[in-house]
Amino acid sequence: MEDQLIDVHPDRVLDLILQSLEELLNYELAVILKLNDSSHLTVERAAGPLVNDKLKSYKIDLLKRQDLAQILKRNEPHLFDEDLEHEDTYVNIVDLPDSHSCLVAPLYVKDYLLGMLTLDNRACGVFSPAIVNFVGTISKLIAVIIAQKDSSIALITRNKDLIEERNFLLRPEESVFSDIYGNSPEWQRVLECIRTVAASDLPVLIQGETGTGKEVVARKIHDLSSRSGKPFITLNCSALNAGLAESELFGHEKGAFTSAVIRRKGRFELADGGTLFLDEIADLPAEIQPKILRTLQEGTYERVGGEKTLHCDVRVIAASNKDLKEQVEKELFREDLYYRLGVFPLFLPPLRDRGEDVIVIAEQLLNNLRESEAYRHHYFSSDAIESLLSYSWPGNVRELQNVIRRSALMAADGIIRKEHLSPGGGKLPGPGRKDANAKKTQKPDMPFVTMDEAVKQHIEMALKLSDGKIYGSGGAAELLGMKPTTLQSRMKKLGMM
Ligand SMILES: Nc1ncnc2c1ncn2[C@@H]1O[C@H](COP(=O)(O)OP(=O)(O)OP(=O)(O)O)[C@@H](O)[C@H]1O
Repeated sequence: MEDQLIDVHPDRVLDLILQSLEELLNYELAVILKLNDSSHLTVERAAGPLVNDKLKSYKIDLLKRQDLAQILKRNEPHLFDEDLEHEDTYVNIVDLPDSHSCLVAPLYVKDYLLGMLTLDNRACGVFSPAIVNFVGTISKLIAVIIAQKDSSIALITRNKDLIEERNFLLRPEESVFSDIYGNSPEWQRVLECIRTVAASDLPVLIQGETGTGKEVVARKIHDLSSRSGKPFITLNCSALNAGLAESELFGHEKGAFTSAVIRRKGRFELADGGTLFLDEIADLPAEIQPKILRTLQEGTYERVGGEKTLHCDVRVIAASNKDLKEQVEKELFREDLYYRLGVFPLFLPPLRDRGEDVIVIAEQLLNNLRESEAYRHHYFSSDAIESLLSYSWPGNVRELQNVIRRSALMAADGIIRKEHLSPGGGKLPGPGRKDANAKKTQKPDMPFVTMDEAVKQHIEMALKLSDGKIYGSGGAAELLGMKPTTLQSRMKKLGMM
């Protein structure tokens, strides 16, 4: 059916029209040319004894053929005067004598120029002025068929895209979400939102505590969207000053600043056609916020040190572990940008509110480790399960991942017990256990330290344990279950750097 529409139907009709014209008008060469952009004509169909192979790939540049461009502007057929010298349409392509019969008709549908019909005969006086009107009528018919062919090709392409999109969205559920674990109703709601928003092109604002899976969810939205074949580019907005943020986002021209020795593309340019994930958006320097707003609204930007306005087609997904609304109320974040980014807000629940998901995820993570021979028969003891359930998981899934990897390593006999869940033995690391008394108000018998002070002390402890190392295995970030960049920005805020 598709082949019939593209290859047979409209082209066949065009060929039939040219055949009938040959009988009526006695041409030796009839060519239908199509306007492909505003200035180039290419051969669509050709008929008659003078047709040759060179014609098939013949292209006319109207900027160089102003004589033809003028004729096409007039929207009426033009019969060349054989006695007047003119440049032939097919010069060096078809062997035609200097004086011959030549008729050109523009192909218009309403005010849109779609192409041109040419009729030639090596003899003079073959086309009488009387047939010019007739050719004018026929050329209207040819133009309509060309327009129909274009729209049926567009329709078929769109149809193919829709079928591919539908098949992609209807992939079996397990394969779509097989790498993000959790069965709780809270998590199922998140998956439902991912499915819904992936089908649109709306900006998404993902909020949730550190390690709840904001980046994984952003990637999933991209993978399930129609942009999945295009890049997914990330930028962590924390620990970036205004200058660096601008250059990272929009790129810079060579020489824009001292270290700009070459031109560099920014994240918006790299993400063109795809998705840009802006992590820790709350930390985006205030000076850059209006620039991002403009790019989101208009799809345009300039490289640092550049004057040319560039265009981009980028879906932005932003994430924050701070309450962005609260940042707006404190005037730390622009309200207009907040509304622009948060068209579709998505809140990720902390692990402690996801019930038995802790166990589902822990089992799944251990199952992944079982692929290696060393862990093939590892399992959790019942006191370990209890411990996992009662802990409050401030570092969420990332912290759980680290705990499982560490405890599997420590459980030499394959049984992961409660004491393996922390490197020091006994309790799980980090603040807070989730037990029945946790909510009871107790009067402190010592002066209470502020939250910032407690966090600072906790980071100091991690730095001590890791010999001051932040990045990599055994580093403070790993111990705390945070990304190193997040830890650094937190330390900066607490005046520790
Ligand atoms: N539901 C989940 N299933 C499996 N793995 C998960 C899930 N959620 C998070 N993870 C894993 O936990 C780790 C942390 O996830 P991610 O980086 O997406 O969190 P985040 O919320 O962006 O963290 P941050 O706020 O620190 O940037 C990653 O290794 C990720 O693969």
